[in-house]
Amino acid sequence: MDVLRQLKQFYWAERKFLFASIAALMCATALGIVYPNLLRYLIDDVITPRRFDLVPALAFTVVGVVAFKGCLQFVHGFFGGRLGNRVAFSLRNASYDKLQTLSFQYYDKAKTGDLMSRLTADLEAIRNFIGFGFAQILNMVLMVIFGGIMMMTIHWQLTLITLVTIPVLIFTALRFEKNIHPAFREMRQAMSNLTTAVQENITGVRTVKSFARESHEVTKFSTRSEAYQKNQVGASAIWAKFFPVMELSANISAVILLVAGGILVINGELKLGEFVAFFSLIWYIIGPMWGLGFHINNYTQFKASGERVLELLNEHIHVKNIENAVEVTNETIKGHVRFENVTFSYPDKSPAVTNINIDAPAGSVIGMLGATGSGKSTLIQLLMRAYTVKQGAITLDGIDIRNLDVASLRRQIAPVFQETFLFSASIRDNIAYGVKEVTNEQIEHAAKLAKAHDFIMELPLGYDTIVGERGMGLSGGQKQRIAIARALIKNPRILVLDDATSAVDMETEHEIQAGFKELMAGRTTFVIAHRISSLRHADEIIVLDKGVIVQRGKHADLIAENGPYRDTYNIQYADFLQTENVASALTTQGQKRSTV
Ligand SMILES: Nc1ncnc2c1ncn2[C@@H]1O[C@H](COP(=O)(O)OP(=O)(O)OP(=O)(O)O)[C@@H](O)[C@H]1O
Repeated sequence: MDVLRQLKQFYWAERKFLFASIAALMCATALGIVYPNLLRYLIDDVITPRRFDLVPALAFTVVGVVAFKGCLQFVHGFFGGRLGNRVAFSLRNASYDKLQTLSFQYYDKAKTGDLMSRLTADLEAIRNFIGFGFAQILNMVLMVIFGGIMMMTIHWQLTLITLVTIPVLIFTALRFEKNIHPAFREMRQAMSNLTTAVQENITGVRTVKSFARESHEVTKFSTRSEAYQKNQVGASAIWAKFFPVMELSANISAVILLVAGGILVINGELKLGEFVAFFSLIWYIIGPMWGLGFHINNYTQFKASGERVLELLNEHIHVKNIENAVEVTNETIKGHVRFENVTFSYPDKSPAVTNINIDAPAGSVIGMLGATGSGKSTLIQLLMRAYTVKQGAITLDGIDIRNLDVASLRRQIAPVFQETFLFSASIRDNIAYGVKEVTNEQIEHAAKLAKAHDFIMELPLGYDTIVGERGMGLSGGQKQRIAIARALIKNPRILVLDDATSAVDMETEHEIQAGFKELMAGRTTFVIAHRISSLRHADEIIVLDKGVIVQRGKHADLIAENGPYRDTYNIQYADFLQTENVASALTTQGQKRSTV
């Protein structure tokens, strides 16, 4: 019931369909009760007194009732279908909206396959129940009430005797629901584990094949598949026990009726027509009871699925706008970024960065160097409000970014990450992703700056070439250049290059950096790189080690002092330095010789 209550906002908006569908079903059910009465009339008032002149009128009445009932059933199906689909539609959209607002912290743990199954199979179960299951349960209750009243009017003592097995039926049905609900919950979870395995396998197919781990993957899949199968078998076993008990109880009712009713007819206390009508009416009660299992099944599936969808909808959003959040735009912001005593830990971990102070005036270039895991990307994530800083503060033009509208802040930052994600769309659309209105000239200009134009033009359809999921068919460097073009076109105040040129060769890196110079002009830029060549022109280089700033300054100052920066420089330029030393030694020797 709690699930129904929590989902109310979705189906209540469609209540006109709900009521129309229920009203039509109620009328159809009420009309159904007319059949046994017509049967009684046929036997007691037409056949027994041999008044066959009444048969045509009776036949027309039957046809009319059947036709009208058919129309009502159509109305029920029509509106029920609309209701279910509309509710599923708005739930699907609400879930998708929620997925967009959930913060990175949620996605750190979320499983794609599990989310997919919530948005598909679970929503389908909800659609089924809201559209039809709910009305069917109501119908069942109505049938029992209408049928019971009708039977009581015919012979109340016979009614009570006949319905003696009803408590057994109800008890069995309730026990069934108690057992089948956990089974369904497990089944949904097992299904989601299965989809997660398939999704991860397809996404990571290159890794799987490169490590020749196909058989391991097959085993992993079959373990999960077996778990799903076990759940299904378990549920079938519960069903298998339930049906015979229900059938037995239902048929005992019929037997009691045949015996008791038969005796009453023989004794002349019940007319034959009444007895026949009674026998039809009893199925009005037993039939729905029989279906109780099916309806409970439907309901429990709905409940299990509803819980999973609601869990997603109620998920806490870690990063959200405060009240009266300040909206920033390209025009209102200059791009002065400051990190003030920032310390941050990921959930349940020791601090990833500690006491960070960085002052990046508008238009400056800040370089970041450090071993993997030293906290460089974390600083950028914090700046983009992927996570909220709890200790210390980050300010943009003097405003704490926690007071800014998150989307407007992110619009001012264009990131190029080490890993490039391309959508399965044309290259043009991929480059234009971050902006709403953009011309072809702007797209090409950005591509030229990112040194992507030439290779794009070599592709069969140029800018209209569709790049598949994860940008299949393009090399790592090409993908990265498209990502750079995508960042450039955003015309951001702040540019983040997180190992942005790691996938291109030195020569292309040099060319792209020439493009960056134009791009960086007037923008605050954070460059994370492992190559000194990418950092040497920065206004300030920050060297991080285990989340702490261990060195800072300009390139010339940093290579002049002992420390990790000079060590990295020496390693990267070892060959160059060696050649330079040999060359200068040779020159000195030559000079010496000539003086001699
Ligand atoms: N989403 C996350 N959840 C939990 N811990 C994380 C997460 N991202 C990073 N960390 C941890 O935070 C620390 C800093 O990681 P970060 O990614 O900032 O390092 P980095 O310097 O950018 O490394 P790299 O050069 O390899 O990209 C590491 O110990 C890492 O394990």
